[in-house]
Amino acid sequence: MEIPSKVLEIAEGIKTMRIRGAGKIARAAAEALKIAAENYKGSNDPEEFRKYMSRIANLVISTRPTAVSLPNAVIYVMYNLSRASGNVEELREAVVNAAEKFIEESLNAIKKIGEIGARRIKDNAVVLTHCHSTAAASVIITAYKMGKIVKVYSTETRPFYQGRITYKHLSEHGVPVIQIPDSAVRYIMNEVDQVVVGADTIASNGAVVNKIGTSQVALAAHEARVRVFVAAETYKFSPATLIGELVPIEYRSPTEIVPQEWIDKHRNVEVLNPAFDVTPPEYIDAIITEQGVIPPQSAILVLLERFGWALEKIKQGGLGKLLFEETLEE
Ligand SMILES: O=P(O)(O)OC[C@H]1O[C@H](OP(=O)(O)O)[C@H](O)[C@@H]1O
Repeated sequence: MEIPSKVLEIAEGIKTMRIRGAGKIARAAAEALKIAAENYKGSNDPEEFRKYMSRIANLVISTRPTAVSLPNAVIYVMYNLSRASGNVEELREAVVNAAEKFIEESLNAIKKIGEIGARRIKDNAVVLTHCHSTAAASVIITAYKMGKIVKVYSTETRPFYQGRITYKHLSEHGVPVIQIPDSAVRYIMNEVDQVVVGADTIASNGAVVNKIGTSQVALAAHEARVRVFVAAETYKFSPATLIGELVPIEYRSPTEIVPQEWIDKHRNVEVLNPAFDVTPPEYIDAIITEQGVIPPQSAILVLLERFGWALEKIKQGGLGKLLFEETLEE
């Protein structure tokens, strides 16, 4: 059955990073499932509808590998579908309701993280952030509105320059932002009071996977005894890491670093573009979630609370695989 063009557009948007940011891609994924359900034009056979939705789920999940928020959003919606019974209309409604609930809760979580995180920002703080994270920005903007923040250093975040989005986002809220190259982080750290970054995925041991360069920021902060806060919704915790699975690190096109002509001219030079890195829990002071502030070592508790229901399935070989196996043969 044909996949609605709007769904393909969203999938393409995530792949090409027109839609980016772990939270945003999760909401876009939920939206894609909702649109797919609304535009289902198959028969009245509920099984056909379930298969169709599984196909869409697999397509959406395959767009980017690292941010667990993406499969977590899809699993949330598909789990609700798997528990629903009835005719196609009822199943469609289950998908639409679950997708809408995920999106709403996700947006509320960002707001809540802002309120909780802002309490941890010192008075007259100079804050440094890396990449563009809506969760981290929520903390910074809320703290700024409380009169706590003096200025924010925002890294460029090469090669994709998400720092420019941060610059725009924070400036629009009146926050004084200073853009620095990634390589200036250690030099500037002497002036910084607190680091606030986002997360794409948090593992069960509390390690944080975030935009490439985050671990260097954390290392420089650690050396300068500057506290590092990670702002992350609980759907950024990875249930698969509970059974020892590693978080796949996305490698993007070298052309994000150098132009194709340069590559053609320097055939003997390899250009690597890893998009994420892993910051060990020892370099993180606290993770700010919508449920509260936790030490990274307590990531396991968040996982058990949020995904406890899925533990048995995860142990059997991965939740995603079990939910979407209908389409694995395709
Ligand atoms: O969900 P929010 O907090 O907005 O962003 C979380 C993280 O997602 C982004 O990944 P990318 O730019 O999509 O590769 C960045 O690594 C950012 O820190």
